[in-house]
Amino acid sequence: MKVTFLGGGNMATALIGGLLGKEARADDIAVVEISEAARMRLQQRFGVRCHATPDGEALAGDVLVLAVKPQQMREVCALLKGRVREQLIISIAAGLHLADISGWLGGYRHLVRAMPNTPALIGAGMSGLFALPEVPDAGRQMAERILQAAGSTLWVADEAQLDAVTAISGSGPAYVFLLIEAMQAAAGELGFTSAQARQLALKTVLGAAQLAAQSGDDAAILRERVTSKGGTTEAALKVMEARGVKAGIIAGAQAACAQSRVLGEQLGDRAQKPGDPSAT
Ligand SMILES: NC(=O)C1=CN([C@@H]2O[C@H](COP(=O)(O)OP(=O)(O)OC[C@H]3O[C@@H](n4cnc5c(N)ncnc54)[C@H](O)[C@@H]3O)[C@@H](O)[C@H]2O)C=CC1
Ligand SMILES: O=C(O)[C@@H]1CCC=N1
Repeated sequence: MKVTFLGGGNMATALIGGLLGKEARADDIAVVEISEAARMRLQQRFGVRCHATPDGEALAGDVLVLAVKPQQMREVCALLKGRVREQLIISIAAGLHLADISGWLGGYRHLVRAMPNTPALIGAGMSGLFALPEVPDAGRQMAERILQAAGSTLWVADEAQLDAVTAISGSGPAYVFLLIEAMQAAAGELGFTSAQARQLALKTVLGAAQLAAQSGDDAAILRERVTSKGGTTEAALKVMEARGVKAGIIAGAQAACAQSRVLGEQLGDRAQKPGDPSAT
């Protein structure tokens, strides 16, 4: 399977990392990337072919992955319009509706919207997927293979659910990195060196996530097992509750979901007034 990425930034890098050695070799992957520095980085890191513009060779792949920022998508679709025939196109952009992307591509309908996350780089990603009804089974399977090379997948029946996937697993690694940052900072305050703080925080997060994944019990039960009456964890959780840590995470995820919807509305054609000269 030949895969071309349009945009070779953070998320494309993570997906390429997942694909290599599983579904694809370096010469099966091409990247169209306007930044020379990014092209150099990708060539050196993965040995993939990089193009400055979407020339015919770059677009010859079986699958095109649109991996530019949502604000850059309309421009990239204009470059592809009329030049894609049978390929599967996967957009990984937050918020953007397939109806808009299809319109920008001149009515092209072999479209899948995916929401991956950066742990894809090590094959530990989590992706939500949605396909337009016109996508044949073979296309869905190709999308599944690409995202499964990067980790786990979840197909949703309604495209709008991808805004919620974005809020949980798309942005979610940042919430976990924030937790790691905070635990390292706390360890530093308690007298550990940064190397010790990193080991204590990372191994704890990793171990707790593995235990939660392998145990049949809910996270709440696992949390209770750590929390002895009158003990240290109870003291910590009381302070965290008073500071609204859990409520803050829930409200944050809701804000991420709302922002995904805002991006889709603001950048999509539905937001444009009739007669807007930038409308296509
Ligand atoms: N970073 C993340 O954790 C996730 C990002 N996404 C989505 O992935 C997409 C990309 O995000 P990032 O990789 O974080 O952004 P990024 O800014 O790191 O990468 C975008 C790349 O596209 C390039 N680019 C811009 N215009 C171009 C054009 N006309 N032709 C070719 N290349 C062009 C830029 O030079 C840049 O390297 C976004 O739509 C985002 O919503 C989805 C899931 C997670
Ligand atoms: O922050 C963003 O908009 C992108 C989408 C999910 C993760 N990063």
